[in-house]
Amino acid sequence: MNADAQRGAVYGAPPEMLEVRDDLTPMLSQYADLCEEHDDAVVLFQVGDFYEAFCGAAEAVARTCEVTLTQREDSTGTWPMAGIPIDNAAGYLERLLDAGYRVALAEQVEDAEEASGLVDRAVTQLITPGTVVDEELLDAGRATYLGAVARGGGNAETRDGDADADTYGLAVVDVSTGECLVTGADRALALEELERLAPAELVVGPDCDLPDLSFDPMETPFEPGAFDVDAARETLSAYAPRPDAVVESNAELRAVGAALAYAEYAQGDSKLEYVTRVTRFDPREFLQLDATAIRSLELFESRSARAGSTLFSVLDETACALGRRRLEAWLRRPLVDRDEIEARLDAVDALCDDALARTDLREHLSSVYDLERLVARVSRERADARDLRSLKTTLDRVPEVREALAGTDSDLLADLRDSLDELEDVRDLVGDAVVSDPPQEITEGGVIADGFDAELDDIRGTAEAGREWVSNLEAREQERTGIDSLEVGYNQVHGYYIEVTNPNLDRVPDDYRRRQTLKNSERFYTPELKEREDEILRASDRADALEYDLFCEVRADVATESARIQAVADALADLDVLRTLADVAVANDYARPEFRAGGVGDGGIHIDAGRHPVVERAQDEFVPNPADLPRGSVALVTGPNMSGKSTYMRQVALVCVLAQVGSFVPAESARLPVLDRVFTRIGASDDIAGGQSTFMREMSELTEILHNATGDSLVLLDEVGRGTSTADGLAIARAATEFLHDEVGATTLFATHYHDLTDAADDREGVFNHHFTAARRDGEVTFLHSVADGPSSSSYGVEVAQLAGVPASVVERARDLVDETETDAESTAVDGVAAANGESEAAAEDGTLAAYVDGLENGHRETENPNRATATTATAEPTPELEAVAEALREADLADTTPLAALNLLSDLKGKLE
Ligand SMILES: Nc1ncnc2c1ncn2[C@@H]1O[C@H](COP(=O)(O)OP(=O)(O)OP(=O)(O)O)[C@@H](O)[C@H]1O
Repeated sequence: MNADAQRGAVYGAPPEMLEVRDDLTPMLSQYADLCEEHDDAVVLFQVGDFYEAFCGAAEAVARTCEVTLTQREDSTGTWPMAGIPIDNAAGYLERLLDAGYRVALAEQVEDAEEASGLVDRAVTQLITPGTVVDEELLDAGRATYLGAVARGGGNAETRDGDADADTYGLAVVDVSTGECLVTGADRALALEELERLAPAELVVGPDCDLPDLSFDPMETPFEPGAFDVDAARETLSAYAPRPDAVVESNAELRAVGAALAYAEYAQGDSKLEYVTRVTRFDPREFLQLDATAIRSLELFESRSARAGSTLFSVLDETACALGRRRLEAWLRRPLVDRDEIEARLDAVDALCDDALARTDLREHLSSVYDLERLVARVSRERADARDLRSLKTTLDRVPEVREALAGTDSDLLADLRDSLDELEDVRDLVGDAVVSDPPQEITEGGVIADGFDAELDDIRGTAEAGREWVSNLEAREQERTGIDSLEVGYNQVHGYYIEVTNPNLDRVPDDYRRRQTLKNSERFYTPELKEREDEILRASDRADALEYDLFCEVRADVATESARIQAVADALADLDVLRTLADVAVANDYARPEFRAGGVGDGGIHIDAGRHPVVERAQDEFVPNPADLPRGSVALVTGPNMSGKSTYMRQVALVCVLAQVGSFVPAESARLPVLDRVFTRIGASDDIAGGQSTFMREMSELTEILHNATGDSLVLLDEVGRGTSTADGLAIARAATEFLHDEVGATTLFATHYHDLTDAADDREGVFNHHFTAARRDGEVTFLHSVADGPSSSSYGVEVAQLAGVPASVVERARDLVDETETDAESTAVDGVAAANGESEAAAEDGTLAAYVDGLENGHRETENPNRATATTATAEPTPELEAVAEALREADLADTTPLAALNLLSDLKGKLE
């Protein structure tokens, strides 16, 4: 919430008004009352064509919306005032929302002309980030959720009240479409789900203690009573006849009850008729992708130089808003049920094979309106005549969509086709009732078609006859008076008149009554003309009123079919996504992934010639790479900077995610297991807001993974341990690798610059090395971007620095330093390893990695005095044994020697000396 609002400077009745409350004008007094009643929002108060705010709120509105701050003066004082025009309020409202304000629209609920005295006003709508319904304020491609989080426990007739005290419930409502979801889990999982659904606004129940979230919802204080189990059950019962059958815990009941109660409050305390279904789901029914994974895999937001390119943007070939929102939902929640995945894949496959069906579907779906939001508007009595025609236009497409699917061969497509109710009754009703091109206003007539209502036709007939009589009047009067220039006309102020120019005034008959004098003529009426005019006006007024009533009736009739229309919207959304996935698969040469019960063979991930779906689109050439990861294996990926490690790891994960969405994948072929979760710990993510150091953040993400990964999970680790000293980092990386392999059994890809880590492959069968290659020619590096077996031998860091444009002198110096370090390392390795030998052995006995690394470190420390080493070697007489040792050392390729091999070598050498 906005800080000003929190300080109370903007919300609530202005204190300066309250001081003179009894003297305020009736209108300002009404304003102050409404502000008091709605002290959680900026009250925008309709005065004619404007929404006005006063005092502190006026200053906030003027500043935020960049409108002029004016003043209203009356006997009680001078009040700061700022207004926004009602006709284009959307843009201003958006600014207020963006600035963190909540807005209450206090509208005139009485016709100003009919009001005796002060016009009655009431707050008709609360506009907050999670409850907006205005098309202009909504993102067509994203669901806008209002969320509620609650904790279990408390009273319950059907459950043990305390048993679920640690369960968290989470519910979201999309007030613009009527979608309502509820779920429950332990705290960690519920929070993860909250991050995944990322509601724009959140009401939080008592006793819930939420950590900092990775997104930024508006947190709204709401009556704690709404979270009460009985109150929540009462609220839910209006939407589900057996509320306890919908939810599985008190926490869920509390959450969904409070979410619906708040949504009702925001919509002027009325039931949301268009919430026809409350859907409960278990987070474990979907592939779990937490906020970190969604972010680092760049599903929806790009964090790299390829600005704007995300998996969603690559896939988004949807033809309508329904499809766009559904695609997003599918990507956020890939499936884990193999049959469901296969059903989607079958459907995509069938559409891939049927180009004609795809083209037809795209064409028909592109003229489909946003049915979900339309229905919600119909239900909220906000739909105008054009909305109803849009509904009809959309329903007109339904038979064509069914037709396009007729030849396709897939169970899911057949089911969707069957669920496409053509809704002929609704279509005919709207078609018969509403003219094909109605005006925007529904109160000024011209909306209802002829022939729909006999009474209306009758009234219209009367008005028409009157108009006809008037239109013949001119000729009749010309003949009667002999004045050829006589004209009959009409204007808004005076109504019908007969106009006679001044020279002919002497021929005007006696029954003409003067109506208006102009410069060159006089205007008259006759009693009969007046009578006809009244008749026409009465008929038109009656017709307008009747039309409005008829329109409201039709709209209400349509609203009763909300659930059927929503079912059609649902099917159209699925079809648009399946069609999109097929289009993308064909256009980008994707292949159908294979799943087999329990995985294929070893149950691992096997991808031939896989590609990164986003990177491949951003550049001219992309080198495909295979992945062969048996279930539970750990692949250590080494290679120079920029060689493609991160891209590779992400592409493996994206292939798996896409496959579980039901999409084809960017690869020649893929045989995959059904994963339960994808974890990512990629890059050093900053968490300045969370107040954690980079390393701390990295470690908490690692903890999360080590605790929660299972044998069915895919884990991506990139550079774990980089945020601390090399020795600690390496130790942590190695220990984590061993734990993932030995204890968790998660399939893991671990990109690292710690070349020493690659030794982990030596003593564990399921750990193996991959590396990315680069070619070095004349000091220049070319990345081949292709993965190969085994560890990498060089890091090419200096060359990458050169590529990045680091000044030549710095590059040169760095190269010298590397050479020096390598030479030192070689000599130190000889002495140091000998010195450390005893301790390393002790470490090996101790069996811990940390002890091993400590041993090595101590070895290095003891050899820090170069003089001692030099002195020892300088005074030694070369004996044949020493010669042999020296020769063996000279031949040893240290760059390609693992610690184990080095120990073996040492032991050999020691043997020789002894
Ligand atoms: N398979 C590929 N084919 C073609 N280009 C690729 C491929 N993989 C990566 N690239 C290109 O190389 C760039 C660097 O890749 P990436 O970030 O994956 O390297 P990295 O090895 O993870 O680097 P670092 O160790 O510095 O994080 C990418 O932005 C992309 O443009």
